[in-house]
Amino acid sequence: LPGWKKNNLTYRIVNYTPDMSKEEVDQAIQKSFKVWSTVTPLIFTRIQEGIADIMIAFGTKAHGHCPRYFDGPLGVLAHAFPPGSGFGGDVHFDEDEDWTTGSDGFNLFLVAAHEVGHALGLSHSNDQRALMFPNYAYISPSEFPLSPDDISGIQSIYG
Ligand SMILES: CC(C)C[C@H](C(=O)NO)C(=O)N[C@@H](CC(N)=O)C(=O)NCc1cccc(N)c1
Ligand SMILES: [Zn+2]
Repeated sequence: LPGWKKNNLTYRIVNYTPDMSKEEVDQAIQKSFKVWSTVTPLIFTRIQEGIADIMIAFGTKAHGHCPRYFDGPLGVLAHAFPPGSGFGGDVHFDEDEDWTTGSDGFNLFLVAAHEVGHALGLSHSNDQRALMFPNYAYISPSEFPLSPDDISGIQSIYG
């Protein structure tokens, strides 16, 4: 599985959803990176302008110059590109979803943690307990979202 060739990665939150406060979005995104940095040598640094390795944005249907389109409410919630230049590593959230800090709508932290897994090089898992399982399942924010499958997957790329 190809991964980033460096351990220091930058991210930038390019725009925000109106569903949550700016602080709540910042917190959810920061927490989603922390999930992966606790089990790898990766270090994530937020930048406020310019081009980051991982550009994070909200959009609907055809968004920016992204080659993949969103589909309105439900269905596809978000997508992320595997490590690389240009769109590589970027994470897009479908603004036609209801983004929340709780168990209603879709929990931004949980979806972001899944998408960051893709942005680091992970594909979907067929282990139902895995964060990288294709379908969203709410878990309480006090629970650590990674399963052994997720951890062995990420450590096979960033040992
Ligand atoms: C073919 C892909 C572009 C589908 C897309 C996805 O997997 N993005 O990473 C997606 O939004 N899948 C939905 C599938 C669905 N509507 O249930 C999903 O929940 N993915 C995000 C997610 C979030 C948290 C946990 C898990 N396991 C999955
Ligand atoms: Zn996915």
